Amino acid sequence: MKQSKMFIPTLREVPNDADSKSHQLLLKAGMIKQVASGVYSYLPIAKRVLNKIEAIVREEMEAIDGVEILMPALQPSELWSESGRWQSYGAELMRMTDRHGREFALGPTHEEIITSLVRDELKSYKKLPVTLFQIQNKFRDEKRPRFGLLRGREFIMKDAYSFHATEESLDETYQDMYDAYSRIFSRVNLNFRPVIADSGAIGGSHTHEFMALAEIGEDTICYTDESDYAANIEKAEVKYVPNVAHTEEKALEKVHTPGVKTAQQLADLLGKRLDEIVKSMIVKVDDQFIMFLIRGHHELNDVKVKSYFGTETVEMATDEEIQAILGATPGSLGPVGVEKIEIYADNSVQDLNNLSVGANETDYHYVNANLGRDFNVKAFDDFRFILEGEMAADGSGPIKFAEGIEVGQVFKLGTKYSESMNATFLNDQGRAEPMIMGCYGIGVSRTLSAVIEQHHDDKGIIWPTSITPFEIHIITANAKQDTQRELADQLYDAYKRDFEVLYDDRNERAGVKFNDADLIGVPVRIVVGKQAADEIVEVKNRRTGESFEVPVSELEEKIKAIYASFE
Ligand SMILES: O=C(C[C@@H]1CCCCN1)Cn1cnc2cc(Cl)c(F)cc2c1=O
Ligand SMILES: [Mg+2]
Ligand SMILES: [Mg+2]
Repeated sequence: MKQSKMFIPTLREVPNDADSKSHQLLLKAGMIKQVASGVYSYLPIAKRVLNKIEAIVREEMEAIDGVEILMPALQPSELWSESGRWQSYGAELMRMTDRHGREFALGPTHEEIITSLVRDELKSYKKLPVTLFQIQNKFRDEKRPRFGLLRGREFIMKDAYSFHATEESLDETYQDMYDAYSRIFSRVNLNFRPVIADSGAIGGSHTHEFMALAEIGEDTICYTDESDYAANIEKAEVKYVPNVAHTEEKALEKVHTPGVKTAQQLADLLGKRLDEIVKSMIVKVDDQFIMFLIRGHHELNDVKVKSYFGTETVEMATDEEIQAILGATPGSLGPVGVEKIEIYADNSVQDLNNLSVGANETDYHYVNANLGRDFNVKAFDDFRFILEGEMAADGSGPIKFAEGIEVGQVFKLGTKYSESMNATFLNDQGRAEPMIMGCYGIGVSRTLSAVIEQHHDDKGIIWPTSITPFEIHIITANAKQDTQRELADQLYDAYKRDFEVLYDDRNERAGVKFNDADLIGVPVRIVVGKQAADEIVEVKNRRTGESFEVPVSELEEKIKAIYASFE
C-alpha cells in the first residue's frame, strides 16, 4: 500500500486527554479518532490489526467446533424482560425507542438473543452440544470511559455461547474454550494469566478471567511463584489460620475520643497497633442493613459480600442511613449494644479479644469490648481482601500482586437464562429439561490496546509479527531523488506480491518519515537512501533497533532472517 494513498493521521504531540500509553500511541500513530467519549473510529492501521486478531480468534473458535453467526445490536426489550434484566440493569444499559415507541437495548452482551434463537431450534438432546459465536460491537454506557479502547462505550467483542444436555458436556467445552483462549492470547503475543474470577451479575458458578499483565490494568491479580494459582483479588480466598492472641478479659471502658474518625487515629490515640482496632462498616445488602466487623489493617471485599449473600445489590450505607440506625457517624461505629441489625465478622476478628471499637456515639469509643459478653456475631467468614505476602489459598506460597487488563472471560452459566427464557430440550427419556449454558467473551478492541501496552518503546509501537498491520515498511529518504524513488518503486513492485508492504512514497522530509515509521511500528523497515546508486539499502529491525546495510541482491534473505529471529 502506498502511504500517499493511505490515511494515517499521525500526531507529533501527545494529546493531553490520552490517559494511558496505548491510548497515546493509538492517537499518535493515527490508528483511532475519538467521535465521542468512549466512542472511536478505527483508522486503516488499526483496522488491519483488528482483522488479524479477529482471524486468529475465528481460527481458534472453529478449531473447537465454534460456529460463527452475527446477531443484531438492536435487542427488543421484551427479551430482556423475560430474563428479568430489563429491570435489573441501570444506566449502563443503553436503551432506545423506535418510531413505533417500542423499546430496545443496544446490546452489551447477547445471552437473551442467543437463548431466544436456540430455544426455537434445538429441541432434542441429540442436537446438543452447540457452540455459537460472533464478533460484533457491544454497547455499555460506562460512567467513566477511559484509557482509549481499554474502557470504551462501544467496543468489539467476540462472544460465544454453548448449549449442553449435561454438566459434563459443559465442562468439556469450558476446558476447550479455556485452552483456545490460551492459544489466542499466546498467538497475539500477550503476556497473560488466567485467573479464578467472580461471576458477578451474570450468575453461574465457575469462571476464569484472562488478564494481560500491564501496569495500567484496573484489575489486581493475586498469584504465587510456587504454583499456577492465580485469582482476581475480588475472588482470592483467604484461608483462615487461627492466630489467637487473647489476653485476660478486661472490663468494658468508654473512652472520649474527640475528632477520631479513622482506625489509624483511634490506634494512635490509644497507643495500639492498627491491626488491634476493629472497624465496623454498615452495608446495605438487598434492602437490609448489616454490620461487618473488619480488622483495622484489612479492607472489606464487596465482591465476597455479594457472593456470600448471593446478590449484586450491595452498597455501603450512607451517613444519613447510619445516623438513623445507630445514631452516630461512620467514625464511631461499633457492635456493642447493637440489636437492630445483624453483625457479621471477618474470620481474623476472632484472633483478638478486648477489642477497641466505636461506641455508636460521636467522639466516643469502647476499649475491651468482648465477643459474647458485649456483642454477638451472626457468622464469621472470609469477607476481606487478601494482603500481598499472605499465604495463597492453595497453600503453595506467598501471594504476589500484579495489575492486569481483563481481555477475556469464560463462564459456566448453568440454566439461569434457559430457565427464565424457557429454552428446554427433550432428554433421552423424552422429558423437557432446561439447556445448560456456557458463555465466553474476548475483548477484541481491548486486546489490541493490551498488545500496545505490552509492545512499545519511547518511539512508538512494536508490533508482534502475528498481528502487524504490514510486514515491510519501505521508505525513501528523499522521494525527489530519482535514483532513490526508482529503486524503492522497484522493491515495492517486487515485494508487494509476497509481503504486506507499506511504501512511504510521500514527499516528506526523511525525519518525518522515520518518526512516523517508528510510531506505526512495522517489524522490518527498508530505507532507500544515498547508497541507492550502488544498489545498497538500509534494513532496520524495529524490535531490536539494529540496522544493516544490505545489497539489494541479499535483501530478501535478510528480511526473512529478521523474521525468523522473531519466532
Ligand atoms: O457480559 C457478561 C457476561 C458474558 C461475557 C462474555 C460474553 C457473554 N456475556 C457480563 N455482563 C457485563 N456487563 C454488562 C453490562 C450491561 Cl449494561 C448489561 F446489560 C449486561 C452485562 C453483562 O451481562
Ligand atoms: Mg472485572
Ligand atoms: Mg469480568
